[in-house]
Amino acid sequence: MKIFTARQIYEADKSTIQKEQIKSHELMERAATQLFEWMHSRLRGTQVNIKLFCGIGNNGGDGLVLARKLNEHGYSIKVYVVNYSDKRSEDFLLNLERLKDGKVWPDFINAESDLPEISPNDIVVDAIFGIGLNRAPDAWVGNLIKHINSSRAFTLSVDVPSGLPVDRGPWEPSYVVNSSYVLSFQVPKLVFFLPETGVYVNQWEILDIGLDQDYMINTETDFELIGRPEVLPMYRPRLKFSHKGTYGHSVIVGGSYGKIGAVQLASNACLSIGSGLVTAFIPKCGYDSLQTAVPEVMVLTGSREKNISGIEIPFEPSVVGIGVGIGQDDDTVSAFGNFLKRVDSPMVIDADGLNILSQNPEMLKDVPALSILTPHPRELERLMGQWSSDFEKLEKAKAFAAHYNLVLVIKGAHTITIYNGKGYVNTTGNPGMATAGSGDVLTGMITGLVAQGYSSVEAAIFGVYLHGLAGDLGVSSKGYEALKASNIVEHIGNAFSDVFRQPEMEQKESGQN
Ligand SMILES: NC(=O)C1=CN([C@@H]2O[C@H](COP(=O)(O)OP(=O)(O)OC[C@H]3O[C@@H](n4cnc5c(N)ncnc54)[C@H](OP(=O)(O)O)[C@@H]3O)[C@@H](O)[C@H]2O)[C@@H](O)CC1
Ligand SMILES: Nc1ncnc2c1ncn2[C@@H]1O[C@H](COP(=O)(O)OP(=O)(O)O)[C@@H](O)[C@H]1O
Ligand SMILES: [K+]
Repeated sequence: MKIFTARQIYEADKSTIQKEQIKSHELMERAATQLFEWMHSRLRGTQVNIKLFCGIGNNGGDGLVLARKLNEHGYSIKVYVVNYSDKRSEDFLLNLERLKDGKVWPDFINAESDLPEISPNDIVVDAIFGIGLNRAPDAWVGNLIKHINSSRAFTLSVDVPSGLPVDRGPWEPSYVVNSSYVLSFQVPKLVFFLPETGVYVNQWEILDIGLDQDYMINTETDFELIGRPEVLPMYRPRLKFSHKGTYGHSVIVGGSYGKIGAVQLASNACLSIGSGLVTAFIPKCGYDSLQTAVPEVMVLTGSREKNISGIEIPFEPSVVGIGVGIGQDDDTVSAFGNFLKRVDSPMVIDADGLNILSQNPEMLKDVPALSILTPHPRELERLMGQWSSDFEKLEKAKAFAAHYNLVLVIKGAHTITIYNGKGYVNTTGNPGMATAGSGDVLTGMITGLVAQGYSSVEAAIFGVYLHGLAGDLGVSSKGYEALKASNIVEHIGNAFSDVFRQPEMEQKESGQN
């Protein structure tokens, strides 16, 4: 699913109005009707106090239409107009009149002294600012937002949490509504998925308000949300007359004394995702344990006992995944550098492989084109320097990936794969995966997909999706705390099955942070 910028959403809005020959207030009515139906289908007439905080733009207009409909259906409502500017939108004004026609009289909040009481049992509808926010809210509006946040009432945000700009980080982090639930129109917003701004969104759901499909389909976006519909077409079915040679021979290079488990996890994951053959290249100390732990994996050892000091692979692998547990001894660093010079086909580079690149940036030019780098945030910072916001991080990552012609997998709660100027935002995974070795599993999975003929970018996107899904399935039996990286490997098969389960269920896009 495409992730549009605010400017693109306004264009989609305009294009819909032109094509359908409707008035903008009719589109507002359509959007707010969706909001109402969502609430009504859940509340079914329950007498709870609903306090609607409406700004003076179109986000506020949506709130006013919702208020009118809730009132018509007998709900107990109180409307507050947050009067932060005299530049009221036409559709806001129209709907203010319509609300008054229904004998609903809003209170106007003009300053801090007007803050109303909010009980934890109320429902707050947050329609103060939408995607039109373009500067920091005034202090008194910020304090109203803080007041809403401290009420502990269930807070339903219209389109976006108020105070959260959609194309940058907030000016003042405490002036953003902490939404219990965001009902977002038509498309998800990038800020829902970034570590600095995703924290304001507990759950989100997309409401389809019927914006112009032609515009949506034909407009290129910089970011895409990756769910089941996006990965299904990537799947390459296994063929009846295939054999293990069809699915590639992966080599996982890594490990050092005390860190052989990283290679075990990666090579096991590589096999489990379907690589025809898997060989691990490790120092001697890991030979017995690896052969015992995963008998299906072949093992080559270097000449040293405790670390890798030279990488010799006596055959042409389909793909190499390198770096897990490898360490940064001087000999290992030069073995890694020499190896990069000798390999032309894309590799998967992780962990200390990335740290070696950061310490020796001259090696970056030898990384084969279309290689996949899988840094967690600290490794990314070492590779490309610091950033001042998530948006700057993404821009830097795009430039870095383009400069070296690489695929960059920025790991996190919503892992983002960067390639060719675009970002692919993953939707699977959970905090149970914040555990030792889960990144090693991902390295093995992506390597195994490249071995089977997936392109680098598809292997990264699909691998990240399956990895998160395997983690989600693992958590359903283990719980967050007890989930271990090896449980993620155990669930790779189930993750494949899950991708093919009832694709029609994907109609509604929603998520939980
Ligand atoms: N997309 C769609 O298809 C549909 C969208 N709809 C809805 O429209 C919403 C967008 O509405 P919107 O453009 O009127 O902007 P909104 O967020 O209400 O802000 C209002 C105005 O406030 C101003 N302003 C900005 N920052 C400020 C600040 N810090 N302090 C004070 N003032 C500030 C700024 O005006 P300015 O003062 O800069 O001229 C801005 O224009 C969208 O989120 C959705 O809910 C649906 O109705 C129908 C279909
Ligand atoms: N809170 C989270 N939600 C979803 N996925 C997560 C979360 N925390 C970590 N992960 C995933 O777990 C993996 C951790 O990788 P990494 O930090 O390299 O671990 P390790 O070095 O221990 O193998 C990444 O794929 C990341 O996306
Ligand atoms: K809002």
